[in-house]
Amino acid sequence: MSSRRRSARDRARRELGQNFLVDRGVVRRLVDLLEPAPLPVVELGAGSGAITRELLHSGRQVTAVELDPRWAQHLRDAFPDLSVIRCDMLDFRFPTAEHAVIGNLPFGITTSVTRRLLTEKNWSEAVLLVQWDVARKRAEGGTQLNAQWAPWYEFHSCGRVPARSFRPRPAVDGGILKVRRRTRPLVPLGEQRRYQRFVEAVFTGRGRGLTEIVRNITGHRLRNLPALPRDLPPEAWPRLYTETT
Ligand SMILES: C[S@@+](CC[C@H](N)C(=O)[O-])C[C@H]1O[C@@H](n2cnc3c(N)ncnc32)[C@H](O)[C@@H]1O
Repeated sequence: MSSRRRSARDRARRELGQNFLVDRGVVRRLVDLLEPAPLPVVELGAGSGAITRELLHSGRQVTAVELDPRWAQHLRDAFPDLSVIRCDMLDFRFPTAEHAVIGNLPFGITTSVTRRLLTEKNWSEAVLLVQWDVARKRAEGGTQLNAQWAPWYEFHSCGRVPARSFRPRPAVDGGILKVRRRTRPLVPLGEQRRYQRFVEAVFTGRGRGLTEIVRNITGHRLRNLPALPRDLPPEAWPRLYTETT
């Protein structure tokens, strides 16, 4: 390969977070985390097709989303029956029928992709390979984002993926994050905006600790609240909202 082509490829690798999975055990773990129900699957950032191949072997109907034209063409050539959409996953129009989502995400855009996914209505579960710190933080709760989405989603960390499982090797380990849509929302969908504004107001509100913030915002004096907003478990936020609004 000429040095010019090599440097274009290196630049794409960096800019598009192209850290490909080379550990088949991790690939199988990701696919096994999807429910066995044969829902169609959208794979975000299919790249060289390591996960795609396993998904197709398991008999699933797959739509592969890939921005890099070279890898999109590679996917079309390698899997003639695969539906390949070459576009930015942040602009992808998700199917209107129920589906699952999977992806070894480019680490640089995991937060934007997660935020985008959470606003989509038709997927029931998402298995995402992200930075280990992100997977851990999402699963532990304690952030405004977790609290704002807790009525509709559950977040689970499904283990760490060592940096040696990727080529090229990223600077940090990966982690598997599974997000499941709740079948019974803890707050009606019609109140989503109001609920999320309430959570934001509490996280950014004035006061010495959660009890005082809640009193300042709602007028309610609640006992037994933890010290700070970040200490309130995700599932307790809908209760706090219901009790005070
Ligand atoms: C971490 S790699 C994963 C590749 C493959 N799925 C695997 O596990 O080996 C991320 C993939 O997402 C693609 N990608 C990066 N940014 C993207 C974007 N905004 N939209 C769609 N695909 C993107 C990259 O080209 C790359 O193929």
